[in-house]
Amino acid sequence: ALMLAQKELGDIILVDIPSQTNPTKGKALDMLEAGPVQRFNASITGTSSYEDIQDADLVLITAGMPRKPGMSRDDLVAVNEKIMIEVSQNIKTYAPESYIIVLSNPVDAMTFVCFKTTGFPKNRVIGQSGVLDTARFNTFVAQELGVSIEDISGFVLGGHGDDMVPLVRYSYAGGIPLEKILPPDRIEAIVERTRKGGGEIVNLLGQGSAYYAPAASMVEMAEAILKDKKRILPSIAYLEGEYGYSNIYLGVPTILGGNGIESVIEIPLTADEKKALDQSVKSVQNVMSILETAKA
Ligand SMILES: NC(=O)c1ccc[n+]([C@@H]2O[C@H](COP(=O)([O-])OP(=O)(O)OC[C@H]3O[C@@H](n4cnc5c(N)ncnc54)[C@H](O)[C@@H]3O)[C@@H](O)[C@H]2O)c1
Ligand SMILES: O=C(O)C[C@H](O)C(=O)O
Repeated sequence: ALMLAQKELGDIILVDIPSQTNPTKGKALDMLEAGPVQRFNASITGTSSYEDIQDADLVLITAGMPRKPGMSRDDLVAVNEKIMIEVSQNIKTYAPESYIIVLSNPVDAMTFVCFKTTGFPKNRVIGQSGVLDTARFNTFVAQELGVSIEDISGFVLGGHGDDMVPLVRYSYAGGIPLEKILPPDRIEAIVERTRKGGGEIVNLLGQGSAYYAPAASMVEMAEAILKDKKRILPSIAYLEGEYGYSNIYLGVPTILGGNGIESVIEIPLTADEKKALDQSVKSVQNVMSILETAKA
């Protein structure tokens, strides 16, 4: 929320479940009071009443349990599906024309739950994983090469799990294919670290999960939509035949603009890349098979 306000992307309403004290209102007020110092103009309010989101343009869903060290994101499916259904029903009631970006884990499955529960068109229900996973990949490549992150452009495809598919063949440093400037063993180490990047932070924190980089990733997607930027960004999108998959939400390159996901970009994959993507799809489908929403 603070990052959104700093960029003056709109007026912001934080919604959380009620509690005896008022931490949501407190956080909102604290952020608002940073405005005069940092010179941003944005209204920021906290509430536990969904009526207050009436006719919101964009809703970012971060409600739900984070994992603890030793857990997989998929272990959160049952508890977070219930939360996602409740949140989605309220969005459907109070902000029926909104665009939605889902963050809650396991995010591919939770985006599917939100899509089914709201009944919104697929271009308006979007999940976040690839911007974050790519940011992690880019961080590690820049560190390895000792160069600016500004010149690194990685590419991550697939589900937001440990078998996500960082596509080395489509990754560059200053326009130079990564494979030309890093030895295979260093690239493999970066791919592995990216796949486990969420878990690395969960273990370091001991409680809760990554925070700043996921927020920055949501804000980049929000900005693309609100300003109709037509960015090429990875999103979790509903697939209907693209890449050979259907009835699934999966991380793929998309064009994000004023109409949400305006299109899914299909790129050619080698047999090995497709095999890796198939594996990632299988993992997402395994989680989806547990969903009450998928059974209904
Ligand atoms: N997709 C990603 O890349 C990514 C990145 C980071 C975190 N996450 C996920 O986002 C979720 C939130 O993570 P966090 O670190 O902010 O957790 P957190 O515990 O700090 O915050 C979760 C919030 O959800 C609220 N909540 C619980 N039940 C609710 C309900 N029924 N309605 C509305 N709000 C409710 C809680 O009160 C709490 O404020 C987790 O599932 C986490 O795994 C995903
Ligand atoms: O790893 C997690 O549990 C949180 C999030 O999905 C992340 O990648 O940081």
